[in-house]
Amino acid sequence: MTPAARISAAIEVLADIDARRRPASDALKDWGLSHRFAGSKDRAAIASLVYDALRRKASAGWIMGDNAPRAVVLGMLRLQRGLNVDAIAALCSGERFAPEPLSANERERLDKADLSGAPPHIAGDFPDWIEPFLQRLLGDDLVPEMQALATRAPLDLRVNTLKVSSREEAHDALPHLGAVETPLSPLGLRIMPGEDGRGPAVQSEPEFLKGWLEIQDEGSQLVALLSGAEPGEQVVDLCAGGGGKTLALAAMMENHGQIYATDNDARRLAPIHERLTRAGVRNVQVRTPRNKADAVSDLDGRIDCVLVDAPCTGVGTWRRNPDAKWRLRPGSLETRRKEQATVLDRAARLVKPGGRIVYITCSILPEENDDALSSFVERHEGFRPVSHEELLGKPGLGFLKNATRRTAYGLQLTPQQTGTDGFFVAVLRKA
Ligand SMILES: C[S@@+](CC[C@H](N)C(=O)[O-])C[C@H]1O[C@@H](n2cnc3c(N)ncnc32)[C@H](O)[C@@H]1O
Repeated sequence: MTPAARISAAIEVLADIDARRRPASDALKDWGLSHRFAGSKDRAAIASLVYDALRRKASAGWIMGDNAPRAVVLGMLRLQRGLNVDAIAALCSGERFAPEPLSANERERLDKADLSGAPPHIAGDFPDWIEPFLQRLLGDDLVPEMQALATRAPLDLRVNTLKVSSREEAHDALPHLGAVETPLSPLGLRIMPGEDGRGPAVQSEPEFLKGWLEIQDEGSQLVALLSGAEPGEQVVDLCAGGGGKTLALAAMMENHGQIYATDNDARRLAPIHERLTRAGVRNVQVRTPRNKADAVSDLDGRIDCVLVDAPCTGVGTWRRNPDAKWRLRPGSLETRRKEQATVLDRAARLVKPGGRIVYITCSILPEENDDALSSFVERHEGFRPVSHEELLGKPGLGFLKNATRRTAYGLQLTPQQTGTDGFFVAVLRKA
């Protein structure tokens, strides 16, 4: 397919997403099935155009004075891809499979690409109802932070120290990937996406198949490190899902001690088995829930560290999942808050005296972070937040003190400040 034909296809997919209010991944899959002539490179390029358009949906619509899919794609080519009006006009030739030629109004608007006077939710590309929540955390940084959350995320890898002795060794074994060391996580390697938004097929690399590497955002690596998990501890990963944090903690514990990994959704937990094997993890017991029975009831009062990687709105991952921001509704925030209270209350019973809960979200909304914890400590008097100094006092993590935002209960990572997904972490110790 020509670049112009791919743009026409992206416009078609966005129209389908709008008309049928469906997830972008479903619309892209259907498009691929009904256009079998399109090869894998075409489909990846179209997906990248669609996701870039979703990243900049509000600002692209604003500069074009129109929120229709064509206008959003044209505006995105200008704002996100940096094409000038002549380059966009050359793509919109009106020839076979290419979009219709630009109108005089479109040319003029693309030429100006004027975002001055745009309100924060337009300049920062997020739903307007969420502004007061974001404002509470971000204040004057609201627009730059949200603009950073509207960019493409890099592909981050965590080097698995159970399989490879150092980050350098993994880096040197894969020179063709063009990876660089992540600036904050001592275990991270970073690959920037190509022009078309695609990255290399890391999962096919022999080193990946041997378990040397895991795909994990640098922010996720850092919050795992901030848990302070140590060899010999008894740990419960209460919301283990596919096991991203479980694997990171197992490596920190050097396979010594015990991690019990569970989740209330057995389907989400299923991939963990294969991942544990590949990563050479030997200290994890997977507790799959059966018939709604509590899978860790025998562990109450015995645990040093309960990891609560809580269900959340995922606002912090909008760089990777821009579709989600336009689908988020106030009701889902309320639902997530109730789930957070439920998992925190369950965690409290597991912790032994002197033990701790490590609370993590991939959200930047205080309602899911500090607010969830202040209600929790009201309900559970014996728990107190660990100070920022203690949290950052872990060997090798002191440099984070200038990179992260301090909140009343913990630390907030954000794309502009830490160059990571938005993550929150706090540790609550039981007296
Ligand atoms: C953020 S995801 C976990 C991601 C995972 N820890 C990782 O690093 O790959 C949150 C998980 O919480 C689980 N969850 C939601 N409510 C729960 C509950 N009451 N008890 C246990 N798990 C729950 C969800 O099924 C989901 O897998």
